[in-house]
Amino acid sequence: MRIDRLQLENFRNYEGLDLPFAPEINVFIGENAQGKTNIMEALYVLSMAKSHRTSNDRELIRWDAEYGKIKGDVHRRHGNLPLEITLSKKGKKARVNHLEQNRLSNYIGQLNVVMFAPEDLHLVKGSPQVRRRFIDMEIGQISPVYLHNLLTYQRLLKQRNHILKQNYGKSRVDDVMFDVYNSQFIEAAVQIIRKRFEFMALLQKWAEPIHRGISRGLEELQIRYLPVSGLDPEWAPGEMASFLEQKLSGLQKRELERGVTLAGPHRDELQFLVNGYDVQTYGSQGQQRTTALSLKLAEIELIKQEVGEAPVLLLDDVLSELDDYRQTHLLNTIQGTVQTFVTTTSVEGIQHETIRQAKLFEVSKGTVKE
Ligand SMILES: Nc1ncnc2c1ncn2[C@@H]1O[C@H](COP(=O)(O)OP(=O)(O)OP(=O)(O)O)[C@@H](O)[C@H]1O
Repeated sequence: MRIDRLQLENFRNYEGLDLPFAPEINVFIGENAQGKTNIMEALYVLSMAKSHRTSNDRELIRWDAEYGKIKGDVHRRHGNLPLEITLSKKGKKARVNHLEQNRLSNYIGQLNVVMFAPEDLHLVKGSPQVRRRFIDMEIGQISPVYLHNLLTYQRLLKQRNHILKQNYGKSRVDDVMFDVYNSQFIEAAVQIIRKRFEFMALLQKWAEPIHRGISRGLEELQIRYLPVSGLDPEWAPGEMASFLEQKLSGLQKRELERGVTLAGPHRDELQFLVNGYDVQTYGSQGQQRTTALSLKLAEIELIKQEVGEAPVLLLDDVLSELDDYRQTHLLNTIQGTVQTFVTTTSVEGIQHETIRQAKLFEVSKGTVKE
């Protein structure tokens, strides 16, 4: 798939913008704080209906404007697909083929993007929250059902926590609604955990040979998904549910002391092992970078496989962060097969022929010149 054209209205520092893109590589060059990342963010929002760097949609609307709009002409194998996101103080609207979608989970997945930004280099070393967000965003774009389950889970988690707080100081929860929420919570949790196991196994399948290639055959990458400890991926849904129920019942006293739910997918972890050692603890900076790069390249392959078309790749300020060897590996992999958007302050540090053949855009103070 590819994006042929992007139009922005009152998005971040763009009052108006209309850009035709090349089907292969598009490079945005400019000084700091001119609006390069804002374009990548607009492409990301067009795909995921939310930003990769803020959960507050209002920040996306140009200062002093009432609303902001992103329109994209997306080309998929079966034809053209106009997408549109409108952001306003009242909320956001998403349109596919000019038709408003009543659920965002129906919108997400029309355009698949893989974003690689400097913060992804912290995927290995950063907080568990960063890794959970990674899992959710990536599964979400290929599975609307997962997104739907995730929203249900988050709502039930809030309700469950609310009751725990109301019963603070007691030894058992004294509220009939708690049992209702609790069993729905467990059901949603099991669905999420099962999908995460399935996705991580696929990601591992793609990432392992890619990582071996980037490390010149020296490193073997393993990805481990760690849900509630003791839970076995081979169990049937019913077994997982009884296990979680027991676990939560054992934790209830502590949950009541703290007013929060202490087990479930909101506390899951991901672990990366290189040659059997935890990269987070023992990996060098280079190994952590290679791991992050392998994961991103694996995502491209996984989406190709699951969706049947290559996603669009967004490389925000990240090429110059990679050494020549990793740059070349990345650019060789995508060459001619994946439409790619790159931002950089200068093309000097980028060695590859692919970049030299790209369509170049100069970004300065919220204007873009081809
Ligand atoms: N809602 C908004 N309305 C108007 N301007 C905004 C808004 N949000 C951010 N900006 C402006 O956008 C600019 C930042 O743009 P962006 O993050 O795209 O920078 P960049 O070109 O990627 O720079 P860097 O190379 O430093 O990452 C800043 O000047 C900021 O003031």
